[in-house]
Amino acid sequence: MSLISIGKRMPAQVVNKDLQNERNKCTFNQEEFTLWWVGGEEQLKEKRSRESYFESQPEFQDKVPLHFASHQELYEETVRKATVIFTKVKKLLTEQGKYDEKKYVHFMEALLGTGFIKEGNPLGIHFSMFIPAIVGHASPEQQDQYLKKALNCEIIGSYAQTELGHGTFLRGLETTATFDPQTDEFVINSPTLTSYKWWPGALAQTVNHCVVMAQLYSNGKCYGIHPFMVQVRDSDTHMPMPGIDIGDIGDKMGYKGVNNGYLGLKNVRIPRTGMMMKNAKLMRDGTYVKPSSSVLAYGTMVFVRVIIVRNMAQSLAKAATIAVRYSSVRRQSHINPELPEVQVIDHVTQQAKLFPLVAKAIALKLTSDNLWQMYERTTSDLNSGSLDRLPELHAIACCLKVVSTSDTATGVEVCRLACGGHGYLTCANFLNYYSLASAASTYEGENTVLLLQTARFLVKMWNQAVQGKQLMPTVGYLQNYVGKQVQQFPWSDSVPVIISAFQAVVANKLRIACQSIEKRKAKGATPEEATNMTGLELIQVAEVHGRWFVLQSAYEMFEKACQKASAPLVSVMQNLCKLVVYDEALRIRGDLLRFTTMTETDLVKLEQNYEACLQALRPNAVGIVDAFDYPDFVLGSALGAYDGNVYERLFAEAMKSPLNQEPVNKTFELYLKPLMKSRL
Ligand SMILES: CCC/C=C/C(=O)SCCNC(=O)CCNC(=O)[C@H](O)C(C)(C)COP(=O)([O-])OP(=O)([O-])OC[C@H]1O[C@@H](n2cnc3c(N)ncnc32)[C@H](O)[C@@H]1OP(=O)([O-])[O-]
Ligand SMILES: Cc1cc2nc3c(=O)[nH]c(=O)nc-3n(C[C@H](O)[C@H](O)[C@H](O)COP(=O)(O)OP(=O)(O)OC[C@H]3O[C@@H](n4cnc5c(N)ncnc54)[C@H](O)[C@@H]3O)c2cc1C
Repeated sequence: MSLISIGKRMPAQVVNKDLQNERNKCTFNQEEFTLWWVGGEEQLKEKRSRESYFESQPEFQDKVPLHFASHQELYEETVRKATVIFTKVKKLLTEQGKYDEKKYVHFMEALLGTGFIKEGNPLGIHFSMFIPAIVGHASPEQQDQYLKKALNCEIIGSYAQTELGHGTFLRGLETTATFDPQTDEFVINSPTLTSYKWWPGALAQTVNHCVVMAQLYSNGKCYGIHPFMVQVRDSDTHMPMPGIDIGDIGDKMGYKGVNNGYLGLKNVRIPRTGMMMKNAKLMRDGTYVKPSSSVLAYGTMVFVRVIIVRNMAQSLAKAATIAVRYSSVRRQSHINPELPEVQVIDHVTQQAKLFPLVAKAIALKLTSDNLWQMYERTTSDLNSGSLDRLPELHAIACCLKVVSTSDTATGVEVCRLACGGHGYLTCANFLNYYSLASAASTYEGENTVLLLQTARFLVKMWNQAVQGKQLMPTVGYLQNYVGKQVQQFPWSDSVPVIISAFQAVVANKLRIACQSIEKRKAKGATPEEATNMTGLELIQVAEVHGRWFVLQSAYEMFEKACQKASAPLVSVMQNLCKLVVYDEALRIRGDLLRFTTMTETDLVKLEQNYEACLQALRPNAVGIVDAFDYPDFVLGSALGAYDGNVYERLFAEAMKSPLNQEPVNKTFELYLKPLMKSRL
């Protein structure tokens, strides 16, 4: 099959000359890159036909951009769009007969992640958490009862865990589910204001069911938090069910379409079988049957953290696409006064802002593929009763969620700045990408808290390494560093050696952190106090471990891809890999100088190598972001469109402002004129 025949979109309008020149410079076959990026011919064909289909549907065209709508109008419009999407595609899910996680995730990413609804999808949580919670927590009989209905959207649900008073410390949740043996029911209550559920997506007005996390009480004993299926609204009238107090938590920085809500429960009765019983169980007489591990109740969060890493890579790639295209069209200032003003992408400082982000987006995508494979292996082990690798998956998913969300939020902001004043306009669409990444830094486990979870695992692994025990693969490298003294790692500027130097940094910092904990304990601190006092060291260790994993994954995946790629693409891939590694290394140069044999001369060489990568990437910058293959309606940006007609698009967007629909606004008569006429 010819590489350029897979439904490639062609721009309808004349392309900006500078952008066209950039495309003419591209040294590699973009379609070959795209096939690799999306995972193959089938995936690309399916993606393009899905996008063309949705792009052509009149139901998706906004007459007025939603950022001009009120809170209520925006909600109503996003629900309309969300239901159009899912009415058209729910057949796909139910026709497959049985739940297949791989296909499901693909579907979810395709429809939720591609930006069909820029402001956030009010049915997103139904697919990203409610259905995964049923799969992860419901017994086979309960899955028969709920899963098909949920896939078919006959019931629409949310995941209600966070409360007004607690989001992080789950053992502190206050909602209670008390077993009543007389009636074989649970009675669910929110005993205090702080126990009100607060934040769950789509909870306010959209859903009629919820997986509610509550403290399970039976025979006077508390067994900790467990998931319960609760119907919160009537299926026909959508009125709140008896005992349910439910509503909207108000406007937010972003995610405005997501309809986050609150929920109070007063003596709400559900059958005993409404407790999700795949893991823990409650018998008819109130006897509690423990799960094989108490952390299985946290399973849905691991799944979503893995998915977040995938979504962040895409968001960063989209933001970088917008900024790289705009930077090729925008001309500002002279480098040579004899020549015309340059494209801003020719300023080396602009290249240093954007090109590492392009490389980082790709590295995160490759990391997410690697993480997904780990997730699949661990889930398959769990299904056959082995929990051995769950702590490792939890630890790596936590720090990768942190690195991907924080780098994406920071990266989108860098892209916005790189677009100067116009980047600040809502129609540039950085606001949506930023607020999605920024929200993801908080939800699904606040980032600092998650780094501490990774650090907790690393400390445990270090202590095991000291005892000579076998370690799990992602931390196996610690074994090489066990010993009392800081070990200087032999530096060289080859990519694999630099990646190993990250291991040396983690191991040595971890050794020091563990020593700090021990010293603090020796001075009388409890283990928890000593850990809290060592918090700053611990989060640094966890973050570098996450960054090492990103680099290692990217390196291995690039190497694999290079074995099959054409020579021009190999050269592009090798440069991208070097760029992301050098960029990350320069960010931790202080640690490298401290824990490796790197000298001042080596550092200068690293900086020169980094600059050489920027220069090498320059002719292919537009080619690479084009090869990400995001159609204009998915990017949703006046600055990043394929044709590069930036100024025409900015003008057209301004014309949509409601304030431009009449020559004089009423505030003139009401306020301005009286002000001008008033005499003191
Ligand atoms: C579109 C998106 C919408 C958003 C939705 C949401 O936000 S929904 C709301 C999202 N909300 C959040 O994400 C809330 C964030 N908060 C949390 O996830 C937890 O409460 C916590 C992990 C912070 C602490 O919990 P704790 O005080 O119970 O824990 P502890 O520190 O005492 O550790 C006990 C043991 O458990 C282990 N372990 C812990 N988690 C997992 C796991 N998932 N898997 C496996 N293992 C796990 C841990 O390693 C430790 O093992 P060790 O060392 O003993 O062998
Ligand atoms: C857009 C959005 C969507 C959401 N969707 C949902 C949803 O669908 N369902 C749901 O149940 N929830 C949802 N949430 C809630 C979200 O999961 C929580 O807000 C999140 O887990 C953080 O908890 P918190 O708000 O209690 O923060 P807090 O824990 O109060 O954090 C406040 C500060 O305290 C620090 N801190 C807290 N504990 C520790 C500690 N142990 N060590 C060190 N520092 C600590 C944190 O680092 C942070 O700096 C959503 C939130 C947002 C913003």
